Amino acid sequence: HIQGTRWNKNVITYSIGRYTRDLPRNTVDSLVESAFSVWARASSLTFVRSHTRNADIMVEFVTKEHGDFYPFDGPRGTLAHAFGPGLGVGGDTHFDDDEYWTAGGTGFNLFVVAAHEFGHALGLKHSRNRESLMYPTYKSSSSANLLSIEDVANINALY
Ligand SMILES: COc1ccc(S(=O)(=O)[C@H](CC(=O)O)C(F)F)cc1
Ligand SMILES: [Zn+2]
Ligand SMILES: [Zn+2]
Repeated sequence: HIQGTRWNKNVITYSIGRYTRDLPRNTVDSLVESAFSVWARASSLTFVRSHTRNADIMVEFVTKEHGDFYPFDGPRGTLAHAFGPGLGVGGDTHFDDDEYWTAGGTGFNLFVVAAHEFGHALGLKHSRNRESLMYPTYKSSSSANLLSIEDVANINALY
């Protein structure tokens, strides 16, 4: 993905476009807000929701071919992807709506996946530490210990 290094501001806007039918909209709204607040609490960043399409980070649920060069692959496999910081598509975060998204229980935990993807949208790469949120593979880690010390160090090294 186009990897910018970092946003050149501390107040970053996001907007939610197409939703999933797996969860009520206000549940998606609050899980997305919580996933951003994970990074806000660990850094000097602030996230503000906008309702226009010219927000920094566009958050959408899409399937298969969806207008960028990274079509999704149906159930399982790739769960989501995010572009690194930058104008236009920069920061945009897409969730594969061929997955089953949950707030807990069976399916993929939207809060955990979103927190990981927003790490990429802020400019973070993967970590080799399996305790890290930015470890490359999904596990429905409890929200309590979501960010590792390494994640906090990395976001503060960048902003
Ligand atoms: C813990 O959060 C995630 C782990 C793994 C993924 S992923 O399996 O979709 C991954 C995409 C990514 O690392 O963002 C894969 F390369 F497609 C997404 C979120
Ligand atoms: Zn995409
Ligand atoms: Zn990742």
